[in-house]
Amino acid sequence: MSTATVEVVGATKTFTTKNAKEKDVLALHNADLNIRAGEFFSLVGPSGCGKSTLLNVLSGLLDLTEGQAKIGNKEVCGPSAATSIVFQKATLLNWLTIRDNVLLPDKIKQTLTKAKKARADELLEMAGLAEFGEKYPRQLSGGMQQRASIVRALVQDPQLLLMDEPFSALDEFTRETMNEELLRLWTETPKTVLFITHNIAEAVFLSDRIGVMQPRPGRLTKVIDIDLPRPRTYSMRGEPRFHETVAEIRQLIGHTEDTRK
Ligand SMILES: Nc1ncnc2c1ncn2[C@@H]1O[C@H](COP(=O)(O)OP(=O)(O)OP(=O)(O)O)[C@@H](O)[C@H]1O
Repeated sequence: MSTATVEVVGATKTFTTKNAKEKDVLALHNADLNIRAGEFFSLVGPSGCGKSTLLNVLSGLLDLTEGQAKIGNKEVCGPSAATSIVFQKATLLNWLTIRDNVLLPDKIKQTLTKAKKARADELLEMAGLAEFGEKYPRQLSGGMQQRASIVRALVQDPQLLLMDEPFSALDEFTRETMNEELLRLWTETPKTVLFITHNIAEAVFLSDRIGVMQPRPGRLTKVIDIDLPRPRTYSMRGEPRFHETVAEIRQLIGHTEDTRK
C-alpha cells in the first residue's frame, strides 16, 4: 500500500510568452491545496481556472513561479516515482500488446521484475482485462483502453495517482461503469487520488472531498466534504442528497463564472 499527503502552499504559476503582443498568463495565484493520505480528491471549476496546471505541477512536469508543492514530506522538483498520471486519452502504443503497454514504464526504467509482471497480471485481472493482455489497443473499446492505462499507472504503485479528465472521451454509460470500476480498484489498491473533471456528478460520486477552483487568477475557493457512505453504488445517484450536493457545487461554479462578467 502506498499513499501520501499533498500540500500546496501559495502556488503561483505565470506562463510567460516570447511574443511582445501577448500578455503573460497568471494561471495560478496563491493557490493552496491539502489532500489527506489515501483520499480521493477532485478538482472542479470553469475552463482555464488552472486545474491541469496544478496537476502538472504535482506531476513534476511544470515548475511553480512561486510557492511550494509537497508530496508526503518531499518537495516536488521534477517527475518522480511518487506520481503516475492518467490522461484523457489512453496513450497506449498501438504496436504493443496491452500487457506490454502496461509493463512499458518498467521496461524503460529497467525495473521489470517477476514480481512486477505478476502484479501487472493481477491488476489486469482486477480491471477485467485478464483475457485481453495479448490483444492490441485497437482490439479494445475506448473504456477498456482507459482501464489498461489506469492499470499501467497502478503497476508503478505511486503514492499519488493524478487523473486529468480520464473519462471525458467516453460515452455516458461507459463513463458511469468506469466510475464504479475505478472506485473498486481504488478500494483494492489504496492510493491518494487527485482527479480532474468537468462533470460535477462524477466528482460527487467518486470523491471524499471536492476542491472548487475559480479562474483569473486560478485558485481554490472552497473545499466541499462529500457526505455519502462508501461503497458508493449506482443507486446513490438518484438520492436527494446526491442531487443537492451536485446543485451546491454547480452554484458555486456558477458564482465564480458570474464574478468574471
Ligand atoms: N503552456 C502554457 N502556456 C501559456 N498559457 C498556458 C499554458 N498552459 C496553460 N495556460 C493557460 O493557463 C490557464 C490555466 O490553464 P489550465 O489548462 O491549467 O486550466 P484548466 O482549468 O485545466 O482548463 P480546462 O478545464 O479547459 O482543461 C489558461 O488560461 C491557459 O490558457
